[in-house]
Amino acid sequence: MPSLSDSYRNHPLHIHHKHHDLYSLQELPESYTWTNINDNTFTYPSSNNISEGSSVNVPVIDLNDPNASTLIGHACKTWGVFQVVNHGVPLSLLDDIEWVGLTLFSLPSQQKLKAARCPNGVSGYGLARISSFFPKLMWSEGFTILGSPLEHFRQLWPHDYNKYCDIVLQYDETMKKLAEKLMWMMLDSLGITKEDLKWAGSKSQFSEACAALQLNSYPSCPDPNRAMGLAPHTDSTLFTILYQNNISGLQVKHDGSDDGNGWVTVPPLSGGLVINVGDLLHILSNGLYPSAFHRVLVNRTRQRFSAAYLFGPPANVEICPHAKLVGPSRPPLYRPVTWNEQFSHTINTRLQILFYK
Ligand SMILES: C=C1C[C@]23C[C@@]1(O)CC[C@H]2[C@@]12CCC[C@@](C)(C(=O)O1)[C@H]2[C@@H]3C(=O)O
Ligand SMILES: O=C(O)CCC(=O)C(=O)O
Ligand SMILES: [Fe+2]
Repeated sequence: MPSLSDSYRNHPLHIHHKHHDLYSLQELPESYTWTNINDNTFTYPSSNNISEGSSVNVPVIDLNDPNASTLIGHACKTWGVFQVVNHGVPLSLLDDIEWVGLTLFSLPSQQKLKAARCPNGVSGYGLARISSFFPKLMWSEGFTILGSPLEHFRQLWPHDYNKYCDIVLQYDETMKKLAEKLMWMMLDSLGITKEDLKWAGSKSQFSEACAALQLNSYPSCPDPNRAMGLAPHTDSTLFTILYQNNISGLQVKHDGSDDGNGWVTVPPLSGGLVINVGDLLHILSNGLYPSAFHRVLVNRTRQRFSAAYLFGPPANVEICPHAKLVGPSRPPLYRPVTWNEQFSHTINTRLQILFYK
């Protein structure tokens, strides 16, 4: 059965550039300068974590609310993104994963490069996978974990890799449980039941589901108005569960935004987790739940950190508009696609899902 890793073997990422230590640069190199950033398609979050003053806010949903499923459905339909509180993930675990990430990214470059992702691999240290679709580099570094982080962590911390591995494994396990709960709430809000979704498995526990953990670091930047932390994109997932530290920077495109350019900041919420609808849920819902088009901006003084749990179906299962959401007045808008295919698509092709359907 082909896996996510097999897919990358077929779609290697070749980016030839000099590795820069972003933490020591005093000036923005040309290769990181996004020239048209100052037109009115961009705004910048303040470095002090204050909300951007938009009158439209990303919904915040209490998972203990008896109406949570309906509220989630509404948020998915109107935003494609929402935050959850009372999600049951211990705050200490969020602190722990942040500690792993910050410790990892603060290692010397040479050490980090020992765990570099290979061109046809998924796991390891390096640039975001989407980098190859953009002419300029992003002001961030990432570490992707698919399966066990053991081999890479052994390279990074030869003597005490175990304590870092344990935290990652516990984080994965906890996120998987939350993902399963959210998945059923989202499907419930679409009128889809456990019996309606074959690939979820006989116990409907998503035992075959795939997930990757992406740790992201956005160092403080000498010229934030001309840099891009993570370029606008959608996630290829069913959905993503994102922990962000208390530094703002994440923005989502939203029609109702009143800042003149369509971007709304997703403000860090103590103990909150951000849920982004991904392309596969967009397809499965036959366009009812749009995937969140998002980006990350950076700031001059503070390092930002995030951990994205990217949740999807088994990599080679075909996802198509669900039969219950298709009818004479609502034809299927998308052809069947596997997760493997979807994340191999170029950003422009992915955007067709959003804008050119
Ligand atoms: C499972 C995956 C989704 C992802 C590609 C990956 O293999 C692991 C990294 C993920 C990530 C995180 C940052 C943004 C993103 C677009 C990227 O470049 O790498 C996503 C990918 C995705 O959603 O397709
Ligand atoms: O850092 C963030 O807030 C967003 C990260 C992200 O979009 C991703 O990892 O896919
Ligand atoms: Fe993303």
